[in-house]
Amino acid sequence: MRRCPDLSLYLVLDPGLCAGVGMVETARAAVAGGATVVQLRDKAAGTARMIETGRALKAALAGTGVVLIVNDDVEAAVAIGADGLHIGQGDMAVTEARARIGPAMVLGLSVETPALAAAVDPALVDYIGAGPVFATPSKLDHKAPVGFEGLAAQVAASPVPAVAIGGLKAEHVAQVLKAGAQGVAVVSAICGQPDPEAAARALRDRIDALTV
Ligand SMILES: Cc1ncc(COP(=O)(O)OP(=O)(O)O)c(N)n1
Ligand SMILES: Cc1nc(C(=O)O)sc1CCOP(=O)(O)O
Ligand SMILES: [Mg+2]
Repeated sequence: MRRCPDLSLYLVLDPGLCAGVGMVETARAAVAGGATVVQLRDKAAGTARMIETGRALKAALAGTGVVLIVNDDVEAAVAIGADGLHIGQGDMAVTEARARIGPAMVLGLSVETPALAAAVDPALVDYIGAGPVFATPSKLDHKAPVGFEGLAAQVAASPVPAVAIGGLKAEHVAQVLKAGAQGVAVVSAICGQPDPEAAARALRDRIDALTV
């Protein structure tokens, strides 16, 4: 049976922002600081490079309990033996994604409106990435920002748990959780920070103060 992972602190890796430290070391640091999910997102990589990086990430995360999700590339996700795949509305049909990854892997789907959230099939999809809450330079083609009210509407409409994304920093954790999301997904709040472990811990501490 599939299970939704602990979405509370969801790191989305960006190779450009992680350039100084590297994606694997950034993931290690984020996990030490309390990340619960790591997503490999490299929009410029082909499948071979995704597999190479994904295998290194899988080795780094082994034994930590932290879940490895692969963005977009279903072939890489399966080859890596990742815990899951994340797709957006334009990437591929959820029916096809589920058929390709099988029943055991986690499937995440991006939604940008309450109507898209309401249309999610919980038999196929395990969680939604809800947003974007704010505009962000980390995804140049993001949809219109929805703010915390829009986030709450997406969460309320969804039959599966949500992780919020888009311009989120530690000071936004309380409003994200108040909107009903199970966690925060971040790129630049961790990737490229001078101390990624401390950056992750700052998020973790706010989450724990509100949920533990
Ligand atoms: C957790 C999470 N939420 C949303 C996204 C965005 O996915 P998508 O809309 O497919 O855009 P790209 O990331 O592929 O550019 C995500 N990756 N993760
Ligand atoms: C990968 C991604 N997806 C988004 C969406 O709205 O679906 S926003 C985004 C990037 C989020 O980066 P940061 O935490 O640096 O703002
Ligand atoms: Mg995508």
